[in-house]
Amino acid sequence: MSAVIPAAAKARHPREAGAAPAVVCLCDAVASLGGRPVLRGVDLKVRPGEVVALLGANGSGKSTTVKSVIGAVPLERGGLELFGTPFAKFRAWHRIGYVPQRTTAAGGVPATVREVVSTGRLPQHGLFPFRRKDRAAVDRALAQVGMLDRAEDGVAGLSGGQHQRVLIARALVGSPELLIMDEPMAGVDVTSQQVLADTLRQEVGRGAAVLLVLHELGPLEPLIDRTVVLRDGCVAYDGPPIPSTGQHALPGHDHVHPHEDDHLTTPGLLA
Ligand SMILES: Nc1ncnc2c1ncn2[C@@H]1O[C@H](COP(=O)(O)OP(=O)(O)OP(=O)(O)O)[C@@H](O)[C@H]1O
Repeated sequence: MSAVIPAAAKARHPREAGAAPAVVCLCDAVASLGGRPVLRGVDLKVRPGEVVALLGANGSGKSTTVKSVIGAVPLERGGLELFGTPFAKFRAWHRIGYVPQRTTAAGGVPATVREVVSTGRLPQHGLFPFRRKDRAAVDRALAQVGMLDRAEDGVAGLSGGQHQRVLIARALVGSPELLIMDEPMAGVDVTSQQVLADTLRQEVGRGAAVLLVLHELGPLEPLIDRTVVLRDGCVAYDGPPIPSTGQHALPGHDHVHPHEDDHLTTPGLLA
């Protein structure tokens, strides 16, 4: 059983290109990790209000792509613009919320749920003391993910799904215009999946753009505008969501089979 989002929930369309600059414009991105090429010319665009799912087999470069978007992996070649600003000049990090891929190490942090979520307000208030509106934003984000009643608990005592909700609340607390989530559904139970799906629907409803790393579209499928499939550090597909893509992107499945061929960017990569 999994969370379900009614198709009617998505009563809006991504704004047309040209009305506003893309929130993410990654062009011909090349990056290496540990001396090995990982991204080999990735193009990725996310427009205002658009929900884009980044799919692909294990090791295809999905996490590296989103890390390059937030500047955590430097590009050796290619261009990156965020909200129309070249990366080197971009300072408006409060416009972006990022949920990293889950790690077990994060559970050992000796901090309360509220403290972790509060760090998401840092770009708003900097080194100044927390104001009432900052505290209200933290409460709102915690309520949104159903964790307000756990605010004073230590994160070390949370389950994996609860921990994920806290990381999502931290990303939401600044009301970002772009939400980037790396495998938010991984290892998450049905209840937390439903919370995540509902939360995402609310964020999309208020106009946020979303870039999701996923292994399958699953319950988020009704929200997705476009899928980009990576294979070996290259874009193998960029186009409308393909219902069966999720199965093909599962771990161990090292190739994809889009069933429409009019959006292929590199047809030779597809079996
Ligand atoms: N810190 C690192 N040092 C060296 N190589 C790395 C590092 N991080 C990732 N890689 C390698 O880069 C490649 C792409 O990794 P990445 O995590 O981007 O893939 P992914 O598509 O997100 O995979 P998954 O679905 O398993 O999360 C893999 O071959 C991986 O082994």
